[in-house]
Amino acid sequence: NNSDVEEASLFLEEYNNVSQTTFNRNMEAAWTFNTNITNENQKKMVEVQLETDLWQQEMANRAAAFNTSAFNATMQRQFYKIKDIGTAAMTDHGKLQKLNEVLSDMESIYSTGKVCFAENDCKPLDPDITRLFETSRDEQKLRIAWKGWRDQTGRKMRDLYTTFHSFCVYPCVCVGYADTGAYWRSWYEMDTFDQEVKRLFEQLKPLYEQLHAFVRQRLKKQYGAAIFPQTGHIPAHLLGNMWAQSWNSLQDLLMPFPSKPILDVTEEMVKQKYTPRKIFEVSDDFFKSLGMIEMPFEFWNKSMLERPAGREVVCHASAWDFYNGRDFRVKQCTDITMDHLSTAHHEMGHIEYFLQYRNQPLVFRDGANPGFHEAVGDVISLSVETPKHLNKIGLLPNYVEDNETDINFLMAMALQKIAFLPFGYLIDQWRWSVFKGVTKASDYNKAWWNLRCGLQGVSPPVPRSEEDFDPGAKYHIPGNTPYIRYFVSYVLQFQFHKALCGIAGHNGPLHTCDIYNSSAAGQKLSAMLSKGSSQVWTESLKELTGQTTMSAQPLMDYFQPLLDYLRAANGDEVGWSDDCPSFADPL
Ligand SMILES: O=C(CCC(O)(O)[C@H](Cc1ccccc1)NC(=O)c1ccccc1)N[C@@H](Cc1c[nH]c2ccccc12)C(=O)O
Ligand SMILES: [Zn+2]
Repeated sequence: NNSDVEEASLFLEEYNNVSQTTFNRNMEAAWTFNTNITNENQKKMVEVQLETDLWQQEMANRAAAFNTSAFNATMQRQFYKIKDIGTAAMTDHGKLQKLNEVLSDMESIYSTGKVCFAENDCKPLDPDITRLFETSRDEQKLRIAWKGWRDQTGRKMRDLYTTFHSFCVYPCVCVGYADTGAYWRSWYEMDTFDQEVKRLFEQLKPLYEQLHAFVRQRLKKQYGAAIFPQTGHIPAHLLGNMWAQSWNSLQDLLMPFPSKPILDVTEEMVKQKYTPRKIFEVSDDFFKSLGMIEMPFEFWNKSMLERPAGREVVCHASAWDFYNGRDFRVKQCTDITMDHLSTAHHEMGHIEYFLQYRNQPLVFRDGANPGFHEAVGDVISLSVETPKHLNKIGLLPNYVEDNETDINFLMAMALQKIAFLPFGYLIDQWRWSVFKGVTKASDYNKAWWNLRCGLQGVSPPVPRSEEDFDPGAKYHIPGNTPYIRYFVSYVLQFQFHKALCGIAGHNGPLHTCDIYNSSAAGQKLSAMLSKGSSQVWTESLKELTGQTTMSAQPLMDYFQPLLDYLRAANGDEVGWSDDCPSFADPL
């Protein structure tokens, strides 16, 4: 086979040119479906996806003809990535078409799902049901919505997921990997990755248990102990979020010092007549203050920043690279809430990464690892959400810095970040076991609730059975989007924040740091982001933080003052038993 460097360079040049138009076309077809769900747009997207997969197969085969052993590291890495195409490697085109159809069917069911409270009173997740979970304290209404959403989504896609599942187990269609989970974990380029995340989760569990105990005790006061199981679990519909994944909308119930100003600025945003566009301009302004790249004209022109009237769309937020170096978009059904301000920063972080690595060869236009891509926007939010910064941008007018507000702030951040950790960890524990063939279709829901009860300490508010498919009620399962990346991001973002705060010259506790206007921090972050996936992520981490491994220490240091407060407040009422209450065994 061919070891000619000259010819290899020509091949890479051709790949780089043709892939930009091929991937651009694929993204346009996906965008058309995502922003207007119709059968015609779905069919067109599946068709273009198949053509793209087959083109990738052809390029992978041509790349395989080269003997890269004498090539330099960068060329070797490019050839590796051109050949590593996952499910696109399926040679059975009929099966490949079927796979893409099943995935788009599940995405449609999820995105058009509505909860019906009465015959002609059906509401979509965004914004109606999301607002209900954020604002209602009526546990009956929450229970109906919790069950209704799962009846309208997960329950309806169980057979589709079973079909999808058949493509993911051994012999995996992702050439070279035991199963789809093994392929997904390979993106972290370390064969101890699953032990690494398990170690980090165990290290962080005590923080979560303390927060869980504090919240449980407060919710018992709010709703009465009678609806809480003896096992110590918290009924999942009471935590202010459809999936109990972040609890920050419960702030008003949970502030240690309620006399101080509330740190959820949703009300102030509404009062100041914030618009979706204004929300994204706040985020763009922060990146500009760091001397980073501002949103190009096309971003403002082509993004979908709010839910359009009169058609079905995929409302779950996402950021889009159209692979031509200038067309980058966000799709978000933006509501005027603090949570959406945070989500907008998250999506903008993806766009900033696209902008920083847009001159890389196409195969390197990716995060150093998937967790890096999820962390960029959240790092900015760690500065934006400080009371000091919210006061600076006029969203927290009557703010006075004192240590009661400090603890209130740390509680608000813990309800967003600490609460998330078991959820961010457990989704792919479930999925990896499904892809390995350990969890069979007949046990999907039992395995899901074992993890939800065991790791997250939450229980279903109504009995569950194998007629249900509760994993399908969370976007990333029908969307087939890996999830461990968010757990990795929640650890990395505090490592990044600590490093950037040091570069910005911050003194004092980490949780009061705001890197706004620090061009030094912006330069350091830009330099790392511009590398894309051209080098192994440990190198990128080292360039930014000096460390070469993920470490939970910065996160734990950040929350240390709150942990002391929680330990004092909780006493020994901490934890829950492993058995799942009210799980109805198959009838
Ligand atoms: O799912 C998301 C945001 C969606 C996304 O930006 O991560 C999106 C997911 C997605 C991936 C693939 C296809 C469709 C949607 N990811 C991207 O848009 C994306 C784009 C390029 C590279 C990597 C990711 N957030 C998570 C949790 C979360 C993490 N950080 C947050 C900050 C604020 C609010 C929520 C979160 C969730 O809602 O459960
Ligand atoms: Zn993301």
